[in-house]
Amino acid sequence: MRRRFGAVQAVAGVDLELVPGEIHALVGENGAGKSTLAAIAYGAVRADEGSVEANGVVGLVHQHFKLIDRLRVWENVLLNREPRRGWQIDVAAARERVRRLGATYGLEVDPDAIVETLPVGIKQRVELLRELDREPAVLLLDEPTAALAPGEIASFFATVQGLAARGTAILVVTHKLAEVIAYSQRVTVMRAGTVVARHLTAQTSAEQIAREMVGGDVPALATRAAVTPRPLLALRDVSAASGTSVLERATFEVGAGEIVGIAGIEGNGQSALADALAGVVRFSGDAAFDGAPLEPGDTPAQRLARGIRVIPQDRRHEALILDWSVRDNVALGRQRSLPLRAFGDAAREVIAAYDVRPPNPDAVAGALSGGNQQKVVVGRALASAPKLVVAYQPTRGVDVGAAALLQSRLIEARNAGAGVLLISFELDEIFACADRVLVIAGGRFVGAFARAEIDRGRIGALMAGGAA
Ligand SMILES: Nc1ncnc2c1ncn2[C@@H]1O[C@H](COP(=O)(O)OP(=O)(O)OP(=O)(O)O)[C@@H](O)[C@H]1O
Repeated sequence: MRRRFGAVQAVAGVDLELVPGEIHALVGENGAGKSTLAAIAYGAVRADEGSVEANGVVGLVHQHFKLIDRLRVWENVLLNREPRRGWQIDVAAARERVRRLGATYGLEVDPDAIVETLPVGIKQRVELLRELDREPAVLLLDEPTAALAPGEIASFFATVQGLAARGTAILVVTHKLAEVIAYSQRVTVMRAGTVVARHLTAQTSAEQIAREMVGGDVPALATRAAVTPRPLLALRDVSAASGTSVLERATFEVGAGEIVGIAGIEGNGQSALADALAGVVRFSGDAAFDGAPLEPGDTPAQRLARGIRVIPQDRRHEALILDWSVRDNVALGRQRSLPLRAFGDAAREVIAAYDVRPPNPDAVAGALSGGNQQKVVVGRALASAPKLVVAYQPTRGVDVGAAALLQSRLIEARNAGAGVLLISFELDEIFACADRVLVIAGGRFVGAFARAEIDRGRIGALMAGGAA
């Protein structure tokens, strides 16, 4: 199989065989060609050379959901396949079909719910149900757990294992090597459009796969310099709401020269916190930053001007303008202070420091692979000597090597005297980077741990709503 996009040979001669009843993991660096290969197998992208043979329908659950937010669950699941009575859609039969499908696969969802009101984990069930209604013989899952909480991941894979047990051939594209080891039978490793290794999962390890993906050792994290934090950000009884996310009476500080990790399960007030600091929503309560009050009604531009940089959690909707070039996206937010002729150099610096591929400032951001888009977003935030960095899931969808690079850059920003608020759903990321860990649950801060006192068990229990 081969496919080229302009100068980029995304897939360069790949053979892949999926077996009924087996979960096959496809791993590789950002931009290795995994999503392109899945899209070719599904029929959404045409191969330049090669062919696809399948013993039945092929289903694909996309990395970025393809749901129509304003429609109901049953309308999304059955779109274009609605049961009819004469010309009319038989709504009762449609509801019943979706309910039965959910019960069969352990994916219960209210068929009448409007999709945009649903949390991410449930939206993904809807995506999966839509594919399952077509009774696929082959099911392709592109980074299916990137947005799921730890509990949701286990139940998601229980469903997938059930499908495999019924004889479906399954491909999981993922960056989470622990999931590869726990749930797959076979693993294929891609690099730069080609297959570099194939294994029976039982005969390999996460460390070996990581080395094969990166083509060498995974880089070690930057060393933390001994820094005595100076006061930078202080919140006192700060409350805010953003959409369904609610933060209640947060009181904490972030010093210049420290990384404060916020540990919590998605949906526990993190979005309200990030948006309040970004100036996207107002807050109530008291906040001081860099020797002066932080006004609750500041605009994002005013926060930027004071040295606050945000790495938003959703790169496609909140961080990048997808049909603009990498160069213009890197300049975004600095367009008034940076002369037009300096845009190219600023972009080239980010591309070099963050290993953005392809290394082309004129590339359209939307055509970069997900992980490379994320490098641009993090690179932009750290490029202009920030005082405070609000990093919300900074390595979501990023390969192990690139994740280490981005985490190292955050640590270097801290060493250089920036304050970093690291909001992440990945405890390993928080433990690797943070000087202090605060636990958030139900919109409230429920625990605080110095780096030396980090206790995974207690933090996990607090995140789940347990007592300290
Ligand atoms: N529509 C497109 N136009 C131009 N280039 C593209 C297009 N789709 C993919 N590419 C390029 O093809 C290469 C492979 O991309 P692909 O999305 O398949 O990688 P991936 O392995 O899935 O990466 P990630 O893990 O970051 O999602 C990348 O260099 C990407 O920039």
